[in-house]
Amino acid sequence: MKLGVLCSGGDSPGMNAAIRGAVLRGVDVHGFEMVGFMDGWRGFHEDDWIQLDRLAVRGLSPLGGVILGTSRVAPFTGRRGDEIDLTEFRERFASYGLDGLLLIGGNGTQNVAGMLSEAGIPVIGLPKTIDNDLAGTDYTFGFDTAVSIAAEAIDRLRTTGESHRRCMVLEVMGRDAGWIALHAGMAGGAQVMLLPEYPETLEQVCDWVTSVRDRGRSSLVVVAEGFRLVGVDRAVTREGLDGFGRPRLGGIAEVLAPLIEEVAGVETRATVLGHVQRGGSPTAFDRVLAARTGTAAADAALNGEWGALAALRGDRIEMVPFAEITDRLKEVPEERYAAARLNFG
Ligand SMILES: Nc1ncnc2c1ncn2[C@@H]1O[C@H](COP(=O)(O)OP(=O)(O)OP(=O)(O)O)[C@@H](O)[C@H]1O
Ligand SMILES: O=P(O)(O)OC[C@H]1O[C@](O)(CO)[C@@H](O)[C@@H]1O
Ligand SMILES: [Mg+2]
Repeated sequence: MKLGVLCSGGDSPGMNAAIRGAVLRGVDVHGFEMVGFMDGWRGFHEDDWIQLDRLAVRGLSPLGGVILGTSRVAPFTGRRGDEIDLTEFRERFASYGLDGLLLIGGNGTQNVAGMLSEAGIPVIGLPKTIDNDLAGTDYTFGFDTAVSIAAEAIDRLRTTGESHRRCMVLEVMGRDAGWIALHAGMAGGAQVMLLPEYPETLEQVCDWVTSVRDRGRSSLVVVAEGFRLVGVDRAVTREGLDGFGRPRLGGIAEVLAPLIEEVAGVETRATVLGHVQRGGSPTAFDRVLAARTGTAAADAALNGEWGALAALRGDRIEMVPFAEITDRLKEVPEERYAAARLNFG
């Protein structure tokens, strides 16, 4: 069996460990041939790939980023719902002599995996993303690392914030889901966590900040990049588009900070954590999750279990059909937000 591996979307700590897991099981145990396409679909389109064997994955487990590179280059022209012409795609797939593809990616990538699978191309998905917004799996690898980095940022902002009696606003990533903000906020004891799924009014946010000030403390507000105040219909974006042509999210902390300062009367500073939360070595949890995912994906290929995501369900990696996850975003459930909100302020 010959398998192609590629990564798509933003990078996520643990991608190297996943590739290593898949190769150690696929090549060393099952005797597959495996190749890795460079920079996602770019390498697939341009015949740019490397052989994946034991030597190629040596020492990869603790390494951040991903040796193959990743990108938001499209696999074919058109989006889900359009009439897609896969002639060129099929020709390429055949020219490499592939029996199947392992696609390492988030919700966008797994939507593509579902489309390919519906068209009869053998695909297995490996769920990565710091956003943790992929339906069908309990956690995606990279999320735990991002949360740890954001929680450390909160700890550090808190000491300088307390020294100056300031309100500190930390913006974290997550796109349209508030998982990083919620978990980092809980870990760091933030007084306010603002999530894309649950808009709040400026008055409410300022009430929380003043109640913290009134009991002699300084507020730590963690805000997800996709958060909107009540009545605002679009998240704050930066200039330029991402590789898929979408507006780049970011900047809400810089919008909120002066508003909080003005309305609550508390000196406020904004910090945007940015790509730091995607960089560096994965946590042990992410390394183990990624390695187990890679191993399960190689086993699934051996067993012909195509068209499915190697998902974490409880403590097991299970194959979940793409049809169950396509076009579904895993948002923070209302009860999780409501439980945290009870202690805001
Ligand atoms: N609905 C879609 N139709 C066709 N192609 C898509 C679709 N969604 C995503 N893609 C392709 O898959 C790529 C990866 O998707 P996306 O950029 O959303 O990242 P992701 O896999 O969700 O990972 P992450 O969110 O961690 O960055 C896109 O850049 C685009 O080329
Ligand atoms: O790498 P880029 O294009 O700046 O993308 C940033 C986006 O990617 C993610 O890190 C992962 O989807 C989001 O949290 C963020 O909005
Ligand atoms: Mg995504």
